[in-house]
Amino acid sequence: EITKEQRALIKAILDAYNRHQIPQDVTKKLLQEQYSAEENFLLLTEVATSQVQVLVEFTKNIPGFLSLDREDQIALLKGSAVEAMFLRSAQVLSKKMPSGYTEVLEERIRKSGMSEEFITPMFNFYKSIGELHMTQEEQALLTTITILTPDRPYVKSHEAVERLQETMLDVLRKLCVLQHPQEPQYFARLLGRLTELRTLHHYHVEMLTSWKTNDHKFTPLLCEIWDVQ
Ligand SMILES: CC(C)c1onc(-c2c(Cl)cccc2Cl)c1COc1ccc(-c2ccc3c(C(=O)O)c[nH]c3c2)cc1
Repeated sequence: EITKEQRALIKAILDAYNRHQIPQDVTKKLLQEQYSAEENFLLLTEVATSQVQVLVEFTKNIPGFLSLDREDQIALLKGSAVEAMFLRSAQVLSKKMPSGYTEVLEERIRKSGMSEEFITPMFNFYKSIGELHMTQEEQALLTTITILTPDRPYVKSHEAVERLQETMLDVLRKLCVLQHPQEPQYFARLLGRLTELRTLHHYHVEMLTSWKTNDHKFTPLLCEIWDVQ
């Protein structure tokens, strides 16, 4: 059964997840500007930078996160940013929006100068997330669990992070049983997406390198969080 504390935890995480969004003017630009590989890359860079800022604010609201060692907080953010953004963009792309925003975002990602070998696994992932029809709580908790992955590079207090992640995994497991009673494997399927995220993370490192070789510029925030340049 979900305890009172666990309900409070779900509420805190869901509120934080919904409170921090990319500003309208950033997402609107994505709809207005013309198409070209350069323009698409620039717009995606702007959206990614804005999304990182949103992610930092969300992470600060994860109960227990701020009591972790300061350097570990940075290590967790750097280690999980790409995966959290894959999850977030997946959730956006699986929503059909009246403005045709989803199609535009997908088109700009497809035509942003990344090689075909990354496009296929990326959009397979987007499809597999869409098929899960996750609730808002599940999306927020899965993102939280991704952020609280103890085995990121340079994390010192592994156990402290593991304890926090286990608390969130326990809540998510109970929530899946409650919200998908006819699908006993649903929780396992969600965790399977986390494994797929790790693979995409490795692809992403190569994507950055190929963009760099083609002299694409990133923002200072992205350079810092992704150790680029
Ligand atoms: C530097 C650039 C070129 C880059 O490098 N790798 C990736 C990249 C790619 Cl191409 C795919 C996956 C992950 C990453 Cl980091 C990207 C672009 O990353 C993003 C990040 C985040 C969104 C994103 C999030 C939320 C929302 C949203 C809402 O919440 O309402 C509405 N519109 C959204 C858009 C899109 C693209």
